[in-house]
Amino acid sequence: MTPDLLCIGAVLWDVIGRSNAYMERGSDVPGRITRIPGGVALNIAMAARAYGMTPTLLSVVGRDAEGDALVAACARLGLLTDTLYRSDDLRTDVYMAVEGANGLIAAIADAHSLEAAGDKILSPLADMPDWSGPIALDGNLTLDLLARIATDPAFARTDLRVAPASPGKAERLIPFLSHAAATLYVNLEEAGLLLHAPQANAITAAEAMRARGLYRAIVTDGPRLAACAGPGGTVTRHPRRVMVTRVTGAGDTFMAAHIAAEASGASSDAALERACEAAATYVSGDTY
Ligand SMILES: Nc1ncnc2c1ncn2[C@@H]1O[C@H](COP(=O)(O)OP(=O)(O)O)[C@@H](O)[C@H]1O
Ligand SMILES: O=c1[nH]cc([C@@H]2O[C@H](COP(=O)(O)O)[C@@H](O)[C@H]2O)c(=O)[nH]1
Repeated sequence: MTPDLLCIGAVLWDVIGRSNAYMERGSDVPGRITRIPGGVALNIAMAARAYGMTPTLLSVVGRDAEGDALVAACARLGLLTDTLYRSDDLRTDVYMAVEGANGLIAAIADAHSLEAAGDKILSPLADMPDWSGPIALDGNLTLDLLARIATDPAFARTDLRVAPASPGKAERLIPFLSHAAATLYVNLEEAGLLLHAPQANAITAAEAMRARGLYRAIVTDGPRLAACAGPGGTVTRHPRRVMVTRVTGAGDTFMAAHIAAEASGASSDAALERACEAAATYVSGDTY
């Protein structure tokens, strides 16, 4: 199968412990522990697949049992995996989170293999020199590699879409702030971190990023107004009011739906609407 979207970044297992109890530091409570495919690049790929795209994954996965199981899970989900770098000596990355009745208590992302693999994960690009389609890039890569991508003319010829991996890694995307061809997807908190100034709302944040020279900035703000500032001006959308059952992954779902909408020819306005609608469905608990 031929891919229509390249997803570059973290492809790992999410190990999530969930309890219905109120939790605080030191809590030891009964609950459920699950293991599901995760990592921002894989989350975007899974959602994009659900919206009709054929994503291929560029990342590192170990040749350990966890890695074999992860690649098999990705293939079952309809994702292309032959562009993954399978490493003999790097173990498969993992993210671990604990969620109580009072929300996310804490999480640790161990993406050290991705960082150690460096630009080896990009080697499949050598076989696609004419790629000009969408690329979803996540901010789990090292600052050094992200900075190189941001100044690489080959990436500037693609439809590059970039998202931070977490607020803690948002500043790794500073090299993209003045990128003349990239679209950046951030939430309001991440916009503030990138701009080194708290932002009042999605419109001012998106326009401030565009004023730095960025081609297009898309800023979300949970249930509040989302904005897209691009060469044709700024469009905004109020997310539909929904009963929220989960928020983890809302931003990744939003981005995947937005890319899929534009790939099918939607206008800027219509793509923003489709992305908000998809994310609302997702946070209300329905799968994609
Ligand atoms: N409580 C909510 N009600 C409706 N839509 C929501 C809600 N939270 C998130 N969304 C949808 O998901 C999008 C991304 O959410 P946001 O929280 O800004 O991103 P992230 O998950 O990256 O922190 C929002 O623009 C909105 O469309
Ligand atoms: O430093 C990172 N944190 C978190 C993620 C991924 O992001 C998702 C959870 O993030 P959030 O709660 O922001 O949706 C998980 O799938 C996790 O694997 C990641 O790739 N890198």
